[in-house]
Amino acid sequence: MADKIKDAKIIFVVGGPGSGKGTQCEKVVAKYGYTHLSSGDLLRAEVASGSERGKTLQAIMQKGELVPLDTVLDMIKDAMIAKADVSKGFLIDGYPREVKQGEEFEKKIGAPCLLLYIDAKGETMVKRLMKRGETSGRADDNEETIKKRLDLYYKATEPVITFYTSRGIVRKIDSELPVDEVFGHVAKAIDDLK
Ligand SMILES: Nc1nc2c(ncn2[C@@H]2O[C@H](COP(=O)(O)OP(=O)(O)OP(=O)(O)O)[C@@H](O)[C@H]2O)c(=O)[nH]1
Ligand SMILES: Nc1ccn([C@@H]2O[C@H](COP(=O)(O)OP(=O)(O)O)[C@@H](O)[C@H]2O)c(=O)n1
Ligand SMILES: [Mg+2]
Repeated sequence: MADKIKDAKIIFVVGGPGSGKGTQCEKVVAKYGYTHLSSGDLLRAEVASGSERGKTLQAIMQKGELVPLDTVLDMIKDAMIAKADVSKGFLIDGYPREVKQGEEFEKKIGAPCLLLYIDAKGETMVKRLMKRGETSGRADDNEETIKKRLDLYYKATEPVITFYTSRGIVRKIDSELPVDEVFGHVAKAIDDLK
């Protein structure tokens, strides 16, 4: 496994709930052909399958809390293995959520070459999520859960950015701009890898 994905680029995409991680990842896939793995989407797929594990996950996600580290990491790892032969690079969206998640990822899979820090103001994120909630059908796109996700982001996930900043791989992207301008900065960060 470690061998198989040794040469693939690994990019962490980190930012608050509703900051625009998924939106930017979609555009990266279109331009660069990278493999997009959203940890939230993987978890939601497990919930949708109706499995026992999915039921446990649903309760946690509904509350805006973090699911156990091993659960998410195993899902990401399986998804990476499945694509290892064809992938030029991996966008790991919504992970790590806490420093420990990053450390375990590196032990079991490998080191990221870049962390895209998608940055928007708290009030912007809440506004976007309330709007998305009108149509997303996501059980966690409601005012109460959004607030909890945001609190947890500031408490647990921002330290992740500090941690990788000290390693010199963080590119902070202003996500208050229109989507295409934000993407211009994202693309620049990726082009600078080469
Ligand atoms: N104006 C503006 N809206 C954006 C931008 N990026 C995303 N949005 C909107 O904000 C909402 C959230 O964007 P997502 O890409 O789903 O955000 P996310 O970071 O993946 O959010 P989670 O899945 O909750 O982690 C969507 O409804 C987007 O249309 C942006 O750069 N500018
Ligand atoms: N690495 C992860 C990713 C998501 N999750 C859970 O899945 C939910 C949705 O994640 P997401 O990345 O789609 O959305 P945001 O919370 O970033 O808006 C989170 O609120 C957590 O409950 C997690 O526990 N660990
Ligand atoms: Mg998302």
